[in-house]
Amino acid sequence: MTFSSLPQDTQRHITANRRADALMDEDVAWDEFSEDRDGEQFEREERAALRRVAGLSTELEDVTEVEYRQLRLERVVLVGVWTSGTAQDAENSLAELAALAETAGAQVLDGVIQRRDRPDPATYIGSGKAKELRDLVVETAADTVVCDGELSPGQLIHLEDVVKVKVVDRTALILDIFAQHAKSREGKAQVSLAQMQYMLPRLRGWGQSLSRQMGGGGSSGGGGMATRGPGETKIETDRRRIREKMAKMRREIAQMKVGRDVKRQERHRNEVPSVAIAGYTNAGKSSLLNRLTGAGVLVENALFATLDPTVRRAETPGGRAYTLADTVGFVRHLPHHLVEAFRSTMEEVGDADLILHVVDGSHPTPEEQLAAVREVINDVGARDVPEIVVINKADVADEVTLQRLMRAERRAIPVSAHTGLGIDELLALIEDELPHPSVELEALVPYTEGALVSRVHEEGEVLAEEHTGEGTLLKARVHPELGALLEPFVPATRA
Ligand SMILES: Nc1nc2c(ncn2[C@@H]2O[C@H](COP(=O)(O)OP(=O)(O)OP(=O)(O)O)[C@@H](O)[C@H]2O)c(=O)[nH]1
Ligand SMILES: [Mg+2]
Repeated sequence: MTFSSLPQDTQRHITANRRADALMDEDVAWDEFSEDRDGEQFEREERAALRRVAGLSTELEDVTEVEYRQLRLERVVLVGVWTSGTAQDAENSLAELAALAETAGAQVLDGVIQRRDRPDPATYIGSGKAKELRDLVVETAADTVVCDGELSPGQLIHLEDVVKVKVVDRTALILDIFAQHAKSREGKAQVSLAQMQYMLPRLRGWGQSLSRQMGGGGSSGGGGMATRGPGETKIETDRRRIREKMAKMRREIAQMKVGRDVKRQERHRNEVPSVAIAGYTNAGKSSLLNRLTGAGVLVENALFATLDPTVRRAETPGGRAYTLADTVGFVRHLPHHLVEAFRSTMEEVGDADLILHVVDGSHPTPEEQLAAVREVINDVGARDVPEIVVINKADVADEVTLQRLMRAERRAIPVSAHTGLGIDELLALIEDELPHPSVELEALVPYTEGALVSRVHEEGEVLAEEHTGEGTLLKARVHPELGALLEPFVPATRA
């Protein structure tokens, strides 16, 4: 089928998609990496497919969830308010919003930016512009407007009154994506909690707009007085139920956290150093994890493909074991309660011995992404963790940008998770930066204790090794626990 033979709507959709794709470079050599598409890929597809099923699933537990789900986006028009920075900044921000909207499963039909000193307190873009936006909504047959910012409940209501379709903001969009992608029980619970927190003050606005839509054509404005009383009561009931549910959820999350802490402490006790991969969404964190460990983590040209922390074992070229954790991507203006909710992943970063801060070298503004991520890293108290800046996608990045980043960053390395460029150097750099075990010793380990020798290789650093008549002569750095096990084999008269 040729492009021009498509229905006009589809054409427009494709054009809009192309615009949105500009943000995320095309996955040109996808086939080469098709081995990366493991079971998880299908799972994701299945999850995506489920979203398309119309009607309400039986897993919905109460009316508040139903209301939230009815916000599912379909055909959207984007609107941004440009208050500072260059026109290019404003466009980048909207392109990112388009990518977010598509990640949430929406078709982006069009996008507009409004230049203002500050957002209009009543309607976000001002009432005149809101009317123009209404025309655009009618013309494109959009069913949702997505605003590039966090709107007050009042702004949402007022803007909805003018454009007469659902209005959602960036925060709601990100929450929606998180809800679709979270997989672990804890991740799901945290997203639900954040959604409810967001929903609570906005419940009334949403309730109103939904009942207006459900009231059928032409009846807007009618029935308001008559339904207000019972409506208020219902909202009060909903609010109470949401608060109760939130309290229950917080308790559950606290319990799950205990389990996770135990696991982490175990890793600490074994003194396996931990490396956390952090970075802006779509920078290539999961691709890097796959490249470094051969782990089959979902890689996708979509924002927030990863929402649950994945921890993998890895080894330095010298054979030392460490853990490598993939983390959720950061995004500018990450809703604050999501930063809170996602502390589980962030804690992984705060606790790490080393952060691999991945940045997309082919992005128009990698410096901004670095800054945005560092803000969050500081937020979770990981300021003092050593950091290696991994400038990814060097295969498609331009040389000038790479040079600029290399000059600006103290410890940076260009790599390509796709081609493997720079990966060996990165592995060596990781080995250098990992903390060294505290006990240095020499031991003569009898051949009957082969398992102990293996542990030294895996958990410590072997400085020298010699096979003698009596056993393996090792010079190594190990953690105290392993040091104690080796104690009997340390020749007493040495040194
Ligand atoms: N050209 C090029 N593309 C890459 C490279 N690394 C990753 N990509 C692409 O960038 C996109 C995002 O990769 P992911 O590994 O999913 O990124 P992520 O940082 O884990 O993203 P989220 O989990 O969504 O935050 C995918 O389309 C990858 O194929 C690279 O070195 N070169
Ligand atoms: Mg990922």
